[in-house]
Amino acid sequence: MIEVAFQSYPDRETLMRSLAELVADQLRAAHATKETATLAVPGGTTPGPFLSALSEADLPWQGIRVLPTDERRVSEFSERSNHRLIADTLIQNRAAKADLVSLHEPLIGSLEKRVEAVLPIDVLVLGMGDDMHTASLFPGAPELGAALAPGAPAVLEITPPSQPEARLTLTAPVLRAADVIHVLITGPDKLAAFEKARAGGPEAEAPIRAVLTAPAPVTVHYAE
Ligand SMILES: O=C1O[C@H](COP(=O)(O)O)[C@@H](O)[C@H](O)[C@H]1O
Repeated sequence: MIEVAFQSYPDRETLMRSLAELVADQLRAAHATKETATLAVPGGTTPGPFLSALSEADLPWQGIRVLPTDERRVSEFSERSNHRLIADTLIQNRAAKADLVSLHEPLIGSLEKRVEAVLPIDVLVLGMGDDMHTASLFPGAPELGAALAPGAPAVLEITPPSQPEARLTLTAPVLRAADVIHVLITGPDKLAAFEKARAGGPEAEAPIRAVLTAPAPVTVHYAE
């Protein structure tokens, strides 16, 4: 059984607001020592209210780089683009001055350089699917083994058979090297998936395990 901190909230609104306050405090501390900070955030259907709440935080946003944990190979204007979600929710209000790093880049070599330039991640927020994928580390993807390997490049293209389009994902070594890690989940299906992942089994079937076993402090934040 993997031991990680688990924080349960009475409702989703409290979860999103509390996590935004916590992440803002951690970014402030990281920026105070380095005059810059990198925040990585997920896309998908869950984090919108968290990202919107964080956009109001009083932070030196002009020194903060925001990196999507993963992206779909779609136009950055597509409703399926994580970049678009992050731009429409987080890169607003006070956070409009932050630098949003785009993963929309056809050439993987150029993308790798772009991502490496903002590493390591100071504060990492991840989502998780009911299938125990995190970022775009999907069970069943032919490239999963390469993305979980200790020597993986920072970012990889991945083609999960379960998904309609190819993905770009930060790889396990980059995620595991973050200074602090939060996993944001809502609803009983994701809670059951988290319990299954922490109970055991190979990372190939439960890629989130690669993050739950990271050396950094990991907290799972949950509301029904
Ligand atoms: O495909 C993705 O899935 C996960 C979880 O998304 P959700 O819609 O179940 O909240 C997300 O963390 C990831 O960034 C996204 O690309």
